[in-house]
Amino acid sequence: MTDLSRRRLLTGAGLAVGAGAATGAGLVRFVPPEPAAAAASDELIPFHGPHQAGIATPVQERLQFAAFDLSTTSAAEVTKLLKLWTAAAVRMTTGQEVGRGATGGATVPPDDSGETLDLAASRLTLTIGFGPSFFTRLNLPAPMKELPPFPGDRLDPARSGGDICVQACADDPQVAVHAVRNLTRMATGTARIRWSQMGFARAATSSPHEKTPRNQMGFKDGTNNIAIYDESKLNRHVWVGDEGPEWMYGGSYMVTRRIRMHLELWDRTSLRHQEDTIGRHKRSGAPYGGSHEFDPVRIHNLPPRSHVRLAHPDSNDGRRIMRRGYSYSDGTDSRGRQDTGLFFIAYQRDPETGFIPLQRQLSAGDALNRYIQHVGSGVWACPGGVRQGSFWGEALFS
Ligand SMILES: C=CC1=C(C)c2cc3[nH]c(cc4nc(cc5[nH]c(cc1n2)c(C)c5CCC(=O)O)C(CCC(=O)O)=C4C)c(C)c3C=C
Ligand SMILES: [Fe+2]
Repeated sequence: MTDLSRRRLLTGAGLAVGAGAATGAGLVRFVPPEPAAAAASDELIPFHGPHQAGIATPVQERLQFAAFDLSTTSAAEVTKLLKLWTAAAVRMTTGQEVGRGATGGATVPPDDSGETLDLAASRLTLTIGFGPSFFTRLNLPAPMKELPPFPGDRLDPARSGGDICVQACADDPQVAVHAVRNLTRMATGTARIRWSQMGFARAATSSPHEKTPRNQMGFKDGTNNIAIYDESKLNRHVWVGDEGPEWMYGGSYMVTRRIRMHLELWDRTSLRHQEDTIGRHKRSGAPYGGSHEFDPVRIHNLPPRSHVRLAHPDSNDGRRIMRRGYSYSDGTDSRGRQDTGLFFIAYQRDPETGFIPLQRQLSAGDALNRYIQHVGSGVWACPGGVRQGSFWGEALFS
């Protein structure tokens, strides 16, 4: 039973029970989902390949992100953990239970915590990255530096940095949370969570054919992004090439920023001011000077300090990053203000030519700065993809 995938459970016995459920007078009859709908939520995104899944693969609805600190300086122990994690990731991304499953033996704690037993894989992807402190701790040459400070940053160390990160994305939040929870359990004694972040309403699209979601300021976010099928832009701006190190070939550098929005202030500003701040129209998403969302951005039509003008490649020597962030909403603070914003995630070939110069320009002049504050930060080396039979980061240790 433990080897039965959740996919098979869903399309087999689970549905049969639902379909046969009789109803009494006055009760609404339970209608099982259409097979097509079940199949859609049952879609898998392959874990193995030349690049890690979760970067240039379709963007799911939900995020669970976690940063871990190692409690060891032993490369052998870390390798052991990465092997265990990879095996678990292969199972979870194909809708299977971890290890011997959620009901593997009555006298021991189950290997799998069990909360996804009747759920589909929901396009789960798991993406791993190593922070600069990972290399220091293990005495390995680091491929990148810490991010520099930027004007206006108010970074909370408890929401920043970490040795290893895991980005779990899925269409069902329970699937993403389950994945991180079970990886965390397996890490006991080798690594522990430093901070984590849940996200919803992806601020990115995979292709221009998808409807662009809106961020918490009400604007479509993710319009002008690198599309997952645009191989030439991916190779130029996202994937690490021969410049090395070798274990990063086909990998990418991830930058994460927890960006809080001062929504109470934003919500008191006029529509005109909001649109001037972004440089696009709120309802249509069209850039100033255009009438449709995907009309080209002509930077000279946009207010000089507008966010899109300053972030556009034409204002940045052609530089591009691939954005894959999510909204977050973590309740209210002690003064009753919303703790809401954007968990910004960007992938790039090199942070020194991607996020860093872009953020320098934005932090110096962006009209949006009045309404946002960067409160958490991380930079992560995400190794190339995992081959069948290999494990996350194997090339780094071999
Ligand atoms: C350093 C990079 C960026 C940060 C940090 C950032 C924060 C941030 N962005 C929005 C809202 C929008 N951003 C939009 C476009 C956009 N943003 C960046 C970079 C950063 N954003 C880029 C490279 C672009 C694309 C510019 C272009 O080429 O046209 C948009 C417009 C829609 C879109 O294209 O996605 C919005 C809206 C917020 C609210 C925010 C911090 C909270
Ligand atoms: Fe932006």
